[in-house]
Amino acid sequence: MRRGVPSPPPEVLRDDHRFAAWAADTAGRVLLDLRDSMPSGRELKDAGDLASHELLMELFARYAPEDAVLSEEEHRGTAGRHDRHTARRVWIIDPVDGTREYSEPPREDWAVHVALWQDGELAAGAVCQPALGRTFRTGTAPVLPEPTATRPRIAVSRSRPPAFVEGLAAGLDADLAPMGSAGVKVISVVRGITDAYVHAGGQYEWDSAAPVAVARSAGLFTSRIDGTPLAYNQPDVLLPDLLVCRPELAAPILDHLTTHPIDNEEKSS
Ligand SMILES: Nc1ncnc2c1ncn2[C@@H]1O[C@H](COP(=O)(O)O)[C@@H](OP(=O)(O)O)[C@H]1O
Ligand SMILES: [Mg+2]
Repeated sequence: MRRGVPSPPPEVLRDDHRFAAWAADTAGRVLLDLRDSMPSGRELKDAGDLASHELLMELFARYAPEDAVLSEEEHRGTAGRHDRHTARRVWIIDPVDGTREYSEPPREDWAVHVALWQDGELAAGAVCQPALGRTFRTGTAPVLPEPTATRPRIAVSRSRPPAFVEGLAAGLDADLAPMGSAGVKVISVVRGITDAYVHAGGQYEWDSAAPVAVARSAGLFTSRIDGTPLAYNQPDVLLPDLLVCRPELAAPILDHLTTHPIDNEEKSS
């Protein structure tokens, strides 16, 4: 264990929700320190991904040694200690979500995701937004604010919004709110900054697992864009589209998406 990595208090170790938040916070602090110590750009992006991944892997090896881990970074190379296909408990982590925005200080729209999948379902999750100094987690569910905007606001990717969202916004008389990071977009719905997040065209389980766990605990609607359930720890970790929205918007959004079929070229612009 590297020097300076704190140990969690015993009560955190006994609570998956709190442990998810503690791990995400701990990685978030390392990412903030690194961002203060390096010039922005590609090197920072790579250094951040690696530092956060390695720290999280150390934390899980030490404090959750019986569990498997599925990480964006792990997935690319080295083998995990446990086989996630047979494990009862799998931590699904994204060490930096919104890596592009992380490497562009002082942007705040990047996050650390830590989710726990257990016996077929998301059981806990935390999304830390280090630059905002806030962590959203299951266990003490965030309270969804009352809607304030007269027109619905739909969070979309800042760098690669799916082409069909323009038509969706027109159909719903909604505004688009571009920002980085899948986690930040889901949490923008949780915080009442937006009312929905719609994505298609490509993404992986780690991009949405923790945010979806938090969104569900706050009472938001979550599904694929055809209305089918989101499933995690699947053999193929590609999970290319999702919808997270206030419950009252689920029917109008899904109606629009099913009556305006999206072809593959339209999914990403
Ligand atoms: N078409 C696509 N294919 C694969 N991953 C995608 C994608 N569009 C978005 N993502 C991933 O989803 C996350 C949020 O993207 P965005 O900020 O554009 O909304 C990013 O995760 P990472 O930053 O962890 O790589 C990004 O890589
Ligand atoms: Mg990601």
